[in-house]
Amino acid sequence: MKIKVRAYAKLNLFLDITGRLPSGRHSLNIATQSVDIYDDITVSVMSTDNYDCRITCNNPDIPCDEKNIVWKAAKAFFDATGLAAEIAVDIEKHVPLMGGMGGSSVDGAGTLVALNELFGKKLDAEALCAVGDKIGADVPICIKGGTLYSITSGDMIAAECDTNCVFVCIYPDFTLSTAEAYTKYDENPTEINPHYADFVSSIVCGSLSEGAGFISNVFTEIYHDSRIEEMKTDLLESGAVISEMTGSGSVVFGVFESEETAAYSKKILSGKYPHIFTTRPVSCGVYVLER
Ligand SMILES: C[C@@](CO)(OP(=O)(O)O)[C@H](O)COP(=O)(O)OP(=O)(O)OC[C@H]1O[C@@H](n2ccc(N)nc2=O)[C@H](O)[C@@H]1O
Ligand SMILES: Nc1ncnc2c1ncn2[C@@H]1O[C@H](COP(=O)(O)OP(=O)(O)O)[C@@H](O)[C@H]1O
Repeated sequence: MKIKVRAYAKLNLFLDITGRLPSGRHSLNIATQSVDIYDDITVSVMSTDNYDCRITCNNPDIPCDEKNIVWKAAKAFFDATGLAAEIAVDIEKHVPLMGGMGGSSVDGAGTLVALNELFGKKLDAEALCAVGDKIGADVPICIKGGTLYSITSGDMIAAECDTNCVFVCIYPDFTLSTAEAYTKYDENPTEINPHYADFVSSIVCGSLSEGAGFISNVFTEIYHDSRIEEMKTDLLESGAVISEMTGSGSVVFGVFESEETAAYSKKILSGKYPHIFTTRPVSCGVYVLER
């Protein structure tokens, strides 16, 4: 048995911390958009005796042992279903690492969807997301995909909005840690951003471009990092409607109204930023390419 899935990266369009949950995680006002940067994940079942997971990846910087989120996702899937199998997983990686685009979460999401397909959809969508949540907060977001916003913490709702924009992303030559970002917030908490409801009502009744004016990220405020501010300014000066960092960084994106304005921005900024790319919204998180 073998399956190949494509798992899409995400951008955070709105990110604010509202408190602390009993689990220790922070409660968030969060909205995300899947975009057409992806990893392709091929899962092969070698036997159905004992659990084992062999991982290969085209990026040598990624650990291929128990530290890989694929290993954790597969273990969590088999624990939840009571099944066991020896599997081989190949990751064809394109999503930037430690960029705030779900660089590892996409592979966790892809592995869970792939295994669930291979084993006859043992888990329904909600149960699969619950397994994903155990291995990482962003995994359910990457499973569901599309345009999502939270109503209560951890509960993501799909917004059926018009995704009428193009993003230009700058992946700088430094990365930022998610755990450190939340620790920095704890050391210096910020006020709750009052515009989350405005953002959500703009996208739910309309389009991404209508919500663009409210796009924001609490970590930008927390970091006060001149390198982030410079990228945001460069994107604005090259024609972005708005610019912001995604997640805990370090990727910064600009929202553009057309392919032409995005291409122009990418062209004029590519001398300064070698890792710059355009990306577009997509309406799903993971889909089956081959089986
Ligand atoms: C900040 C966000 C925004 O989408 O994304 P990234 O920048 O990582 O992409 C997420 O909240 C990150 O999600 P994810 O990267 O899956 O987090 P996890 O692996 O579960 O946890 C990484 C670290 O962040 C902390 N964490 C995570 C989520 C949350 N709501 N509160 C937290 O305090 C965890 O306690 C852990 O120390
Ligand atoms: N399958 C995987 N792909 C990428 N990174 C992985 C994977 N499994 C574990 N990691 C580890 O996760 C970290 C990258 O996290 P990532 O999700 O890209 O960051 P962010 O949350 O900022 O998007 C790295 O330390 C990397 O070693």
